[in-house]
Amino acid sequence: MSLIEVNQVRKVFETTVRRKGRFGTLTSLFRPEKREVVAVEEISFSIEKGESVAYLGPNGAGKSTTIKMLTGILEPSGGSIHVAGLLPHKNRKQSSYQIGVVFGQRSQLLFDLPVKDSFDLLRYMYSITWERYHHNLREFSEILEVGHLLDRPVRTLSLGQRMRCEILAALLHDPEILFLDEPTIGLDVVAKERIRAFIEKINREKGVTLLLTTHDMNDIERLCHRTMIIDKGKLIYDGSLQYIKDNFATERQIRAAYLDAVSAKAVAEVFAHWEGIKVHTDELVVRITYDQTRVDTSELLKLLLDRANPRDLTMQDESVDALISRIYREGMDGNPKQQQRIAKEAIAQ
Ligand SMILES: Nc1ncnc2c1ncn2[C@@H]1O[C@H](COP(=O)(O)OP(=O)(O)OP(=O)(O)O)[C@@H](O)[C@H]1O
Repeated sequence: MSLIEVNQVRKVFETTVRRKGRFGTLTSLFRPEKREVVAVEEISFSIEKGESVAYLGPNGAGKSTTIKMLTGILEPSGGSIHVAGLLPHKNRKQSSYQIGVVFGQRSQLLFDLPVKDSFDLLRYMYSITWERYHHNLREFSEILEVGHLLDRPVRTLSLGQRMRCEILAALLHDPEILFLDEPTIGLDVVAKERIRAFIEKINREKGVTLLLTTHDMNDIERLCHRTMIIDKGKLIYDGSLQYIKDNFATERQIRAAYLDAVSAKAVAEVFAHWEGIKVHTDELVVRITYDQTRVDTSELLKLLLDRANPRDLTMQDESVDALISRIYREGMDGNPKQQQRIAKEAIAQ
């Protein structure tokens, strides 16, 4: 059995709809109208020990709901979940020993007390031996550089400092699995990088299995070898980010800079009416954006160089950010030519 096994899992929330108007409010009070929200719809996947997996999806796709079910906070409406051989919602206490959880937008630290007090409380809750506790605290606080923060009340910490303490708190009891829900949200570039480096280290050196949700593509590129995409409660992709890049990144941009505006204009005119090509000129710079599946790069370059010699020439493929946003908008059929291959790969992996 895999470390995490999710089989045909659904989660349906029942919400109450408020009717409009004065009478509506009264009627809602006595005869509430119920509506079902399907947050997760029959998803299945398994994760092996030591994997680091990104769980992506647009807002409201069902990521947090999935994590809450995996951690036992929510009970699935259907299907089955096994985490480290346990049913999380039925064996919440037992399974909490195997997992650590970091919610970027919520804290497990006691706000008015010194950081160390929350760690002491966790030691007690998880029955961590003093030896192990001191060892982990020393090791993690050194790498995360939080030693000087331990006596400070949590409410006085910056977001970056607090997140480092949150991650330490989640790992004190040596969990096998770490769930991270937006661990770098709101952090500056340096703080993000510090957290990424630490997460990468515990995955590589301690073999902690990672499942993380994020809207930051740098998190995934740096940390995850596997990407799952959920949309409207359904798993639409399970495979590598590289595969998506190789098969979906159809857009490419050539930026050519010229010594004079006349040359730039002349080059722009060549491509102005080409189908599948967008041209943008900014005085000395021409940006040509095109679909690689429809336009031959070498032909395009030949024409471009024939017209005028650029001072500088760069080529850039669609960024991962732009690519994933496109998949959120258009689904996995954004590139019809590849659609069948992608689906096959997603199923086979
Ligand atoms: N307790 C709840 N009661 C009713 N509906 C809920 C509840 N929790 C989540 N939902 C709904 O379930 C769907 C999935 O929500 P979820 O929070 O899992 O999305 P998400 O992918 O984590 O989004 P985000 O990126 O914005 O955090 C949404 O439509 C949300 O409104």
